[in-house]
Amino acid sequence: MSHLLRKPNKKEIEKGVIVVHEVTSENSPLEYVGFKVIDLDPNAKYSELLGNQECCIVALTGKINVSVGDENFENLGTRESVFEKIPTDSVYVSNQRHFEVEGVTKARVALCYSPSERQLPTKWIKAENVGIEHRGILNNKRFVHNILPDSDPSANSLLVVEVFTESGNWSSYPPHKHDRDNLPNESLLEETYYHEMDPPQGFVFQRVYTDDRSLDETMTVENGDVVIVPKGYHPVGVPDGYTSYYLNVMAGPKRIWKFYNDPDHEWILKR
Ligand SMILES: O=C[C@H](O)[C@@H](O)[C@H](O)CC(=O)O
Repeated sequence: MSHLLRKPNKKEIEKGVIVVHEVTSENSPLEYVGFKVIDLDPNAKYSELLGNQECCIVALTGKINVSVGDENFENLGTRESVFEKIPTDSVYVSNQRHFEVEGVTKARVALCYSPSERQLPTKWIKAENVGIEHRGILNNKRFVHNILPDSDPSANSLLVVEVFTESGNWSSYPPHKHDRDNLPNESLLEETYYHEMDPPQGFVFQRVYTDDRSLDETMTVENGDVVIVPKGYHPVGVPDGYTSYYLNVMAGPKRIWKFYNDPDHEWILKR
């Protein structure tokens, strides 16, 4: 199995709190991006004191209460399944802050981390304020919920989006990369993908590769898997009959999303 592919690895860290994924700089090639998925039973609580990291708490499914210091945000979350295809609530938490997430219902929560030195205000990113963006034509159509895009100045380095790709379409396509700190042409952003499939027995193909093919991994990605993208192009293909969801976390030295298309495939955009 590719070293970039992570299958769910459930660990109950206390009653009703299950860590499904944990990607850190210690257990991955990533230096900027960290990522966790946790499942919470009703009334179960997960808490954390952030060091020099910021975190975007995404209510993937179910409802949660979030408290950050003396600020409380209750009944966050808008959907029982990501495939309701509606935006959800998130909370931005800055460095050196303590947060707690409590399950109101059974809930799945994504914790998206990146470096943060300048403490910023805690922010409830309300579902109704999440921008929706339709991209692509022909079999390259997908739509995006911009949870924490680079146009939102609320974070120091963190970028968070979720992407829906329908049956028989491709996304993160034509293949693009953002692995060089070379603005204005390209920015350096590491990335993680948290994937879900509908129906759940489905899979997608994701390739992660570099120009010199020193990295060239093609993965069969299943429901609940995480793919780590330290560098390189990273297209996703969705088989007929299935719908793909993925949550992207990106971060690097500059909080700008400027990607570079693979020249061999850029013609796709000119059809
Ligand atoms: O770099 C960002 C990720 O590849 C996805 O968020 C991608 O941009 C989604 C898409 O537009 O296909």
